[in-house]
Amino acid sequence: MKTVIIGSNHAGIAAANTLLDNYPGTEVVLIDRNTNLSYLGCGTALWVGRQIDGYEDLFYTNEATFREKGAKIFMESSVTSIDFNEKIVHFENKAGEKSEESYDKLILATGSKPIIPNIPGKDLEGLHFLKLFQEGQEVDRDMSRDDVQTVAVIGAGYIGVEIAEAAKRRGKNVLLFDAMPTSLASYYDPEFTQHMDKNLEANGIELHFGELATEYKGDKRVEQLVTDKGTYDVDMVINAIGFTANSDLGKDHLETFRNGAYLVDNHQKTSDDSVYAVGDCATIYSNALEATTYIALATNAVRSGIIAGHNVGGTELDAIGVQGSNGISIFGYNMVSTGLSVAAAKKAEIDVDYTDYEDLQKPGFIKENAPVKIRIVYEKSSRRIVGAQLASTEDISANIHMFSLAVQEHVTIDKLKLLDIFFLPHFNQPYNYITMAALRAK
Ligand SMILES: Cc1cc2nc3c(=O)[nH]c(=O)nc-3n(C[C@H](O)[C@H](O)[C@H](O)COP(=O)(O)OP(=O)(O)OC[C@H]3O[C@@H](n4cnc5c(N)ncnc54)[C@H](O)[C@@H]3O)c2cc1C
Ligand SMILES: NC(=O)c1ccc[n+]([C@@H]2O[C@H](COP(=O)([O-])OP(=O)(O)OC[C@H]3O[C@@H](n4cnc5c(N)ncnc54)[C@H](O)[C@@H]3O)[C@@H](O)[C@H]2O)c1
Repeated sequence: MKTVIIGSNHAGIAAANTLLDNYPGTEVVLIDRNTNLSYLGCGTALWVGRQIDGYEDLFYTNEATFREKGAKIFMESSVTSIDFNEKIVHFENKAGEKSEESYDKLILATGSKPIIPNIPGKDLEGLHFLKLFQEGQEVDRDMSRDDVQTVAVIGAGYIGVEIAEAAKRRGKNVLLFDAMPTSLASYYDPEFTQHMDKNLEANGIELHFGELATEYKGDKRVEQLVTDKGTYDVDMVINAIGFTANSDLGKDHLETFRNGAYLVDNHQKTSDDSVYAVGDCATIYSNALEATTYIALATNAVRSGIIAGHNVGGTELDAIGVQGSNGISIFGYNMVSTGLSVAAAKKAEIDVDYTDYEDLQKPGFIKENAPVKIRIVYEKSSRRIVGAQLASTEDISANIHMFSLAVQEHVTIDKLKLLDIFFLPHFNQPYNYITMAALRAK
C-alpha cells in the first residue's frame, strides 16, 4: 500500500513515523514546500529573546532520517492540486519542475496559516507574522536593527505575549494590542489574566487592550500604527491574531468545518474514504464541549498523526478527544489551563459553576514558596469537570494533566473532593489547594 503525506511538519512527521516504524513494507511519500521540517515554533520566542543560544536545536528530525527509514521525501516541493478521483497528487519543485505521485491513501497535513489583518498599509516593510522558522529569522533580523526601537505586537494570545516578552528582553519598547479587554482571553478568565497583565506591565510592556488596529502607515517601511483609539509611532509590527486551517487543496472536494478545517471522524478520516487529515488543517473532538471544534496545537498535531498512521496502516485506533491543554511562562509567571474557562463555557452555552482557591504551594515554614491560584470549572447539571486554570511563579504545570484526564473521563467535581493527593513539604501542603478548591464547590 502506498501512502502520500502532504506536509511534513509535526502532524505529517507523526503519521509518517507511525507508518514507517510499525508497518514494514509500507510505501510512504512525504511532500513539503518548506526547506526544513520539525521546527518547534514554541522555541521562537526563547531564541529571539536570547533565553536559548540559537535555533539549531529547535528541529527534532530531518530529511535524511526519513530516507534512511525507506520513505521518499520531496522538500521545497509545493503540491499544486490533487486529483481525488484518479488518486494523484501533482506537485512542483522550486525549479518549476512538475511531478506527480499516485496514492492508495492520502494524509493531508498542511497545517495552518496566520490570519492576516486586512487593513490599509498591509504591504509595508517591517510587518511580520510568526509561523514559519523563516519568519522567526526575519523577526530576529529586524530586532537586531539599531533603528528598531519600538515594537508593536498585535494579538495578546500565546504567540503575541511570548514574542512581546522576547522583544522586551531585547531591550525594545513594546506595545501589546488586543481586541479583548485582557491578554490570553481565549484560555483564562479575567481573574487569572489580570495577574498576567500586571506581570507584563511590571516588566515594562505597554498594554493596549480593547483596541483594534485599523491602519499601518509609513513611506516604504511601517512608521505608525493606527487603532480605533490612537496613533502610535512604531518601527516594527508583529501580527499574531490567530491561525486558520490551511485547507486550500481539498476544500472543494472534502467536507469542512466553519473555519475551513477538514472535518474528520475519530480515525482522522475525511469525507473521502481514501483521505485522512491531521494536525492544524483538521478538526478535533473536544471532550469539554462534547463537540467537534478547532484547536491548533503541536500536541494535537502529533496525536492525530499517530491515529491516522495506525488507521492507514491497518490497526483500528479511535481518537479519544482532547481538552486543548496548554501552558505559558512569561517573565517567570506560569499559567496552565485545560478545557473551558467560565467565559468559554458561557460562549458555548454550557451552564457552569466554578470554585476558586488560593494558597501557598508549600507549608509556610518552607522559604522558597509562592502563592498558587486555582479555578475548577464544572457543569451545573451533571457536575462533570469541564476545565481548570492554575497560575503561580512556582512550577505548577504538571497539575493540569490530572485535570485534562478528569475532563476527558467526565469526572465530577464531587469525585475530586476526597481524592488521595500525597503530601510532602518539599512539594505541597497537607490541605492541598486542589482538595480545598473541590471541597468549596457549591
Ligand atoms: C510561534 C509559535 C509557537 C507555538 N508554540 C506552541 C506551543 O508551545 N505548544 C503547542 O502545542 N503548539 C504551539 N504552536 C502551534 C504548533 O506549532 C502548531 O499547532 C503545529 O505546528 C501544527 O502542526 P502541523 O504539522 O499540523 O502543521 P504545520 O506546522 O502548519 O505544518 C504544515 C506543513 O505543511 C506544509 N504545506 C502546506 N501546504 C503545502 C502544500 N501545498 N504543498 C506542500 N507542503 C505544504 C508546510 O510547509 C508545513 O511544513 C506554536 C506555533 C507557533 C507559530
Ligand atoms: N504556549 C503554547 O501552547 C502556544 C504558543 C504559541 C502558539 N500556540 C498556538 O498557536 C496558535 C496561534 O497562536 P496565536 O497567538 O496567533 O493565536 P491565539 O488564538 O492564542 O491569540 C490570538 C489573539 O489575537 C486577538 N485578536 C484576534 N483578532 C484581533 C484583531 N483584529 N485585533 C487585535 N487582536 C485580535 C485575540 O483576542 C487573541 O487574544 C494558537 O492555537 C495557539 O494556541 C500555542
